[in-house]
This record gives sequence, C-alpha cells and structure tokens, in this order.
Amino acid sequence: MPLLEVQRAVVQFGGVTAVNDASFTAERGEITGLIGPNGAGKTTTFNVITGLQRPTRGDVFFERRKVTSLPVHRRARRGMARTFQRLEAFGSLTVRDNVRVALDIHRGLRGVFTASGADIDALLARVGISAYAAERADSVPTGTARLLELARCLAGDPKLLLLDEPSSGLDDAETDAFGDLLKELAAERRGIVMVEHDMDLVMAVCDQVHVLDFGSVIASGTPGAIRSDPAVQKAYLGYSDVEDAGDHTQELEPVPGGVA
Ligand SMILES: Nc1ncnc2c1ncn2[C@@H]1O[C@H](COP(=O)(O)OP(=O)(O)OP(=O)(O)O)[C@@H](O)[C@H]1O
Repeated sequence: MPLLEVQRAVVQFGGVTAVNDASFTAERGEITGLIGPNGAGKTTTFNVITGLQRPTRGDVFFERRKVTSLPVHRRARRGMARTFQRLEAFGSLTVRDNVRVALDIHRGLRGVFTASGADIDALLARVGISAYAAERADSVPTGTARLLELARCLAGDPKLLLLDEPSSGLDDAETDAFGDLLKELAAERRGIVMVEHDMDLVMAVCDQVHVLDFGSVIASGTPGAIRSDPAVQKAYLGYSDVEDAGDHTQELEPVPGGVA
C-alpha cells in the first residue's frame, strides 16, 4: 500500500481546470518526482495533497486513510511536511532560531517545549548550513534559505516530505550534496515528493516520476522510462517523435515559450 495516493483529483478554478483527473502514488523510502511544464498543475496538486486546496473531485489517501477533507494542520500532525516555492522562514530571526522555533512548535505539540542546542545543531549540520547559524534568515543566499526550510520541515520528523522546487538557488555542487541528502532521507523510510525543474537532479535521484501536462498525468515511471516517453518529449520539447527529439532526449529542458 502506497504512503500517499492521489486518486482522480480534479481542481477547477472557474473555467480553468488546473488538475484534471490526476492519479498517482508515492511510496515510503522512495523519491517521487512531479514534473511538468509551467502551469501544468504541480503546485495545485501539492496544495491538494497538503490540504491548502480542496479538490473539486477526487481523493487523497495518506497511510491508507482518506485525508481529503482534513485541514492542513491535521495532515501535518499525521506526518506530512512541505516546503514552498516562496520562502517561509522568519526573516528577522537567525537561521538557528528559525530551527529552534520549528523544533519548539513540533515538540510543543507533544508537550515538550524546549529544543536542545544539540538538536538544533544536528538539524543545521544535517542540511549543511551550520556556517550560517548566526546569520539572519533574510540575509542568507536563496539556496541556504531553501535548506533552512528543509531543516524546519525535518524538525517535525515527517513521514512524507513535499518539496516545491527545492534546488532553485543551489549551485551545482550544492545540488549534488542536496541530492545525496534526499537519498539519505529516503533511506530512513520517508517518502519524498518533489516538484523540480532541474531535470539532472530529477533523473539522478528519483525512483519514480509522474509527468503532469495541462493538469493530467501523461506519464508515470522510472526516470529512464520517462526520458524516452514520446508524450513527455512532446510536452517538454514540442517534439512528437523520439527520433526528432535527437540529443534533447537527454536533457528534457522546457523550451522557452513552449507549452505553458
Ligand atoms: N487560485 C487560482 N485561481 C485561478 N487559477 C489558478 C489558481 N491557481 C492556479 N491556477 C491556474 O491553474 C493552472 C495550474 O497552476 P499551477 O500553479 O498549479 O501550475 P504549476 O505546474 O505549479 O506551474 P509552475 O511550474 O509555473 O509553478 C495554471 O493555469 C494557473 O494559472
């Protein structure tokens, strides 16, 4: 039984169908990629999973239980954590105090109110931002702020991590280290679902990839299968034929002005 199951989700905003009968799963211990061109419905799908958006139709199951109508905080309490495309840390607090607050909130829910320094240090070290501990969160580079978001999520020891474009702002070396960290987190039996535009990262770390286009899941499979899927190449590159796509099949980079 999958950790997460999205079943025939539909989200309509007036006349716009942002998510169109989308079904997919994510497993414990695996990294699942959710990819697709701009406007494909990825963020809306995340909102449906976490409870920010009630689907027009369809359901979400987490650990076999239907959570479609549960509010965000109750899903969080069951073990879902999410980072946002837009950064959410407290800008005027230090990086260290942001992690402290996150730990206090999560532990407070369990009746323990003081985060130990060692726990904070461990989380900062885990995501590789110890050097920034004393800096204000609004003064650190974007990539560091994204890693801070991840540390804040991990403070709750989540079963499912939903990451919205986590590598944006990271340089190549940081992205490689981040990929290794994701694999470690998955090896701890967490499920990870990642919306990500960096196809090299997606191809390197994901166990399964689901491709959204105009709100529909047009392909699901391993990175290798996805890369050679003609429907995916068409959505990303405007090619309908694998042969036509030529060397671009290795890249899967969205074309500027392509499907939006
Ligand atoms: N609150 C809203 N009201 C109306 N339309 C919306 C709303 N939110 C999203 N949409 C529309 O739904 C579609 C899917 O948007 P969504 O942000 O989920 O796509 P996305 O795949 O995350 O895009 P991106 O890669 O650019 O972040 C788009 O056409 C978008 O304009």
